[in-house]
Parts: sequence; C-alpha cells; structure tokens
Amino acid sequence: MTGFNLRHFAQHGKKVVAVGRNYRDHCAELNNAVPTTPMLFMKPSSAYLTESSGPILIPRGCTDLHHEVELGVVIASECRDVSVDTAMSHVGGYALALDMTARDFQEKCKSKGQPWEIAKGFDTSLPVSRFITKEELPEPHNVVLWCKVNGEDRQRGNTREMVFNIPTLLSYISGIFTLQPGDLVLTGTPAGVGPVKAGDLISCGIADLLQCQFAVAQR
Ligand SMILES: O=C([O-])CC(=O)C(=O)O
Ligand SMILES: [Mg+2]
Repeated sequence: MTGFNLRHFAQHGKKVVAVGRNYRDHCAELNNAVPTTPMLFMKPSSAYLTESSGPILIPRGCTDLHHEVELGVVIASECRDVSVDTAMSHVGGYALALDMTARDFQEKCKSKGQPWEIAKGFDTSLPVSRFITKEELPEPHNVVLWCKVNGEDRQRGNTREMVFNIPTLLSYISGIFTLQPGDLVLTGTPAGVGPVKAGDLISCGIADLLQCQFAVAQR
C-alpha cells in the first residue's frame, strides 16, 4: 500500500490487540496450556515507545520485568468479520515489537483472577521498530525473531511455529473488535522470555532484515 508507513501506527488513538500463548515452547516454559482459541488482551496506545524516544521504564514496584519479542501486524484497512482467505489483504505491513511484561504483577493478577493490564500496558511497555513493508517481509510465517540482552542470546524462534497464523488471528479478532487502519496486532512470543534490569540493553531483530535496541531504566 503506497504511502503507508510508521506514522500510521505509532500514534495516539490506535488500538493494540495482543495474542498470548501463541507459541507452544513459550506456553511450556511458563507452565500454561496451549489455547484452543486465540487468547487476546489489549495494550493502550500510550504504551508505545520508539527507538529514539528514550528507555523502557521499569514500573515502580516491579521486580521481574520480562522481554517478549513479537511480530506485530499493522492493519491498513478496516476489518470486521473478515474471512481467513481475505484477511491478509488488510495487512499494511509489520513491525517488530517487545511485549514488555511485569511478570510479578502478572502472576499476582492471575492468582487473584484479575485482568493483566497493569502488567502489560504500563507506559513504555510497547517498544516498536520502524515500520516494515509487506515487500520487505514477503514470508511473515517463516522468519526468525530474536532477542538478546547485553549481547547474550535470550530468544530465537521462527514465526512458522505460531499456533494460530496471521490470517486466522485477524479473522478471529475482527469478529470481536473492528480493526482499523493503524491498529497493531501482536502475534505472541516464542520461548526464552526473561528478566531485565536497569542499565541493561535489549537488542532484538527479525533475522538480518532489521534490528533495534532499547535501554532499560527505572521509572
Ligand atoms: O504473558 C504471556 O505469557 C502471554 C503473552 O503475552 C505471550 O505469550 O506473548
Ligand atoms: Mg506477549
């Protein structure tokens, strides 16, 4: 789609629908069952962080902030009740994203049966790369996502391992939430999630197509 770029998604007012537990090896590492329908949650648009806009900030009181590297799908045109067959025509491009997660907050929420937003939606919890065009990523279901902390390998997974692929996710999500141009869908993280602390440097990438770096600091 010509003229479609980062401006259309990393801006206020666009929603972010995230998919949890979409890689079997990540479900296993956190002792979670593999879902039989996509598991959805939302992140607010205030959570966005771009590479030039400062560090990831550890929320006050959090002692276990985790990185989760994910492929983000940027929506180009309104989708509501789209079929699996037509879903990809609504994709404008992609972005690499980190679904930063306060794991200690999340565990507390889970044990109390409460929603997760404080663990997943805090300010700076959504670092994103530049916008990636569809032409740059012709095979979104066969690319390696990786994440390192201070140069040490943490995550490496191939998007072909997704439990629910992108068209299946978009069809399911658009039956619940109308997806609008600029919305972002996070497709879940592969195994290897782990803690970061103030002073760490997270680097993440898509194979050798793209890489980005985010510093971590205390809020
Ligand atoms: O917090 C979790 O484990 C769920 C999630 O976001 C993911 O699987 O990407
Ligand atoms: Mg995630």
